[in-house]
Amino acid sequence: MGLEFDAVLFLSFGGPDKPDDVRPFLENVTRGRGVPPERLDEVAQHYLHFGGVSPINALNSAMISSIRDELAARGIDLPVFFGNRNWHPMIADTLAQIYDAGHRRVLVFPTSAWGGYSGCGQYHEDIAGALASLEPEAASQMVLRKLPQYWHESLFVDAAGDAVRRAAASLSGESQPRLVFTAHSIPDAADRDSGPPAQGRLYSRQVRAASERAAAAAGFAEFDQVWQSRSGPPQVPWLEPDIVDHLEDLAAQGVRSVIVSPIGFVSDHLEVVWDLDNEAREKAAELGLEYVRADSVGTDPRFIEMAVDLIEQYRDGVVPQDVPLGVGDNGVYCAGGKCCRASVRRPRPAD
Ligand SMILES: CC1=C(CCC(=O)O)c2cc3nc(cc4[nH]c(cc5[nH]c(cc1n2)c(C)c5CCC(=O)O)c(CCC(=O)O)c4C)C(CCC(=O)O)=C3C
Ligand SMILES: [Fe+2]
Repeated sequence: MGLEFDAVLFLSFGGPDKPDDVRPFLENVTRGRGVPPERLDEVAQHYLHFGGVSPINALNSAMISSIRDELAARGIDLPVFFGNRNWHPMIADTLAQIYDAGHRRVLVFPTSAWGGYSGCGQYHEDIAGALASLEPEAASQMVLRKLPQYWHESLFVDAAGDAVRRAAASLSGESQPRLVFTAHSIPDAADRDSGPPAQGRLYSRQVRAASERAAAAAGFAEFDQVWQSRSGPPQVPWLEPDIVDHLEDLAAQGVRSVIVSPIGFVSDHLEVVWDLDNEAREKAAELGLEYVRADSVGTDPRFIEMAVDLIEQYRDGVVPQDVPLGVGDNGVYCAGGKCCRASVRRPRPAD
């Protein structure tokens, strides 16, 4: 077998910890991405509204501590390290620590369930970039294996479905609620190019499929799929409809009550608490809609169980013959290097 993994890297997006972090964080996120400065000013205000502190870091720390507990409960002796793409602890610094601690075989758990450039390809790039920051002699000793996309895992969709059920139970019951699932919008071209060549639209297909299963788990025969947090210049098409526009449509159709599930996100980070708990909630109030937001899956013990199942399954270095999407070593993109590359190319250290 040979390839026993000896450490775990929990890899996430990152977010600011204080007001002075907000601008440099946003610059890291959008470097080379063609996001207009007005959009950055607007998003900076969302962070400053919460004192310049994103909830994402505390949420990730809580998930990591639960993952450590679950590993210990299963008698699995693997240290869990924390690194991010866009803010401290930065993945390159964490990888240097991992190396110095003597680990050479690292399983990487990403906080995105999905394919697509932002949800998968870019995490591969983060790994490649961090390796390129080590001395070549050190880098050549490392194997960083990214774990698979997990949007279809039963523990994931059941956790999402259960959150919908809890949200539904909190409604007045005066009218039949409409169930709406939301995920991060991406440029339409990025969705078209996501997944193995000739398949395409992997991201939106995965999101819909997961929503369908979560809806069924919650006992709903129907749901609407919408998108949120669009950025980029207005003339560039992104996935639609937007959650806020959709609420207007629903009100116009005579709907009185809405359940919104942020299935696209693992935890209640800033895009959830701002776009859904502020913007969408306000719009709903203005329209006279009863509105409830379902929890994200990160607080559900089943999500932790799923993460640790994956770690346990991949720990001995054996990969299923049909390599699942999302799995790749040292930043090689999925599907033999063909999957989920950026539709707006930016230089990566490995090129
Ligand atoms: C698919 C997807 C996920 C889900 C998968 C995953 O979780 O990885 C995700 C997660 C997140 N997105 C986040 C924040 C931001 N995303 C931005 C920008 C963008 N996201 C995109 C896509 C996604 N994003 C895209 C196509 C852009 C345009 C720029 C580009 O093409 O790259 C911007 C820049 C400003 C703006 O344009 O809004 C910010 C601040 C946070 C952290 C929130 C916190 O701090 O709590 C998280 C978890
Ligand atoms: Fe984002």
